[in-house]
Amino acid sequence: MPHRPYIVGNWKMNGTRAMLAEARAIDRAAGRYPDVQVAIAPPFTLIGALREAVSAMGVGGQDCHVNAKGAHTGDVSAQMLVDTGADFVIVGHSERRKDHGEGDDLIKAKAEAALAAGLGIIVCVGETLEERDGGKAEAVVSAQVTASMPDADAAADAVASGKVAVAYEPVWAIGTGRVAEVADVVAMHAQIRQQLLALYGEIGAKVRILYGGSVNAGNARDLLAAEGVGGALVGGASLTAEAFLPIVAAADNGEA
Ligand SMILES: O=C(CO)COP(=O)(O)O
Repeated sequence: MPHRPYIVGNWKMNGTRAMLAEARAIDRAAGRYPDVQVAIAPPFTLIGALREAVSAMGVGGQDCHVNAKGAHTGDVSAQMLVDTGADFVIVGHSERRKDHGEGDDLIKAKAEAALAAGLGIIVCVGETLEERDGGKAEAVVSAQVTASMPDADAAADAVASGKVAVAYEPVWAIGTGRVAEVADVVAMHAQIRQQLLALYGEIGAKVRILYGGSVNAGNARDLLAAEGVGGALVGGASLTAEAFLPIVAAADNGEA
């Protein structure tokens, strides 16, 4: 793959200032892997502090509102993420789709709002176990990509400059220790790539497609070396430098 591999830690609702030491350790090591793009998406409360603490890696949000400001108690806008030092935002994570009832239309609006604010985006898609067992995984993910990726008009510049990523995260592989078969990941990434090319034209080749779901030091090498896998979105194994850095190292060797 021609892309620089992208390894992103999603800290979810984990982390207090005590975890800044882990972030610093990850950042120091990230500086030793210039061929790998490393980033962490901490909770909102830590974005500013992380930005101050690190230099080699990216810092992102885990969600944003579609509006720039206004009467939306508890929400955070893309402009606010930029203001506090974020470079990118994750939208459409399955935990937000489930816990907050977020649908594709809303996720697409968030993705477009984030791009308009100048952020990079990682748009998450993935099927449930029931959908996979029912033979519907490809159709479900295809529908999610079609409906939740930003329109070509809104996204062309960001796509061309490599600021748009998709994360394929099978819901049943998240936090379960159960990893998708490499062959299934390869097939789904190929399908997503075709859709991105149809949506954005040839610059669709610049969108990195990450795999997420129980990625760890033991399985990262195989996953990242797989055809079409442009990186990983890592949950549990991104919370310590000890667990996360072997994944970064695997990307360095994995030609992701
Ligand atoms: O949801 C994920 C990343 O966004 C994956 O989480 P785990 O790596 O903990 O399975």
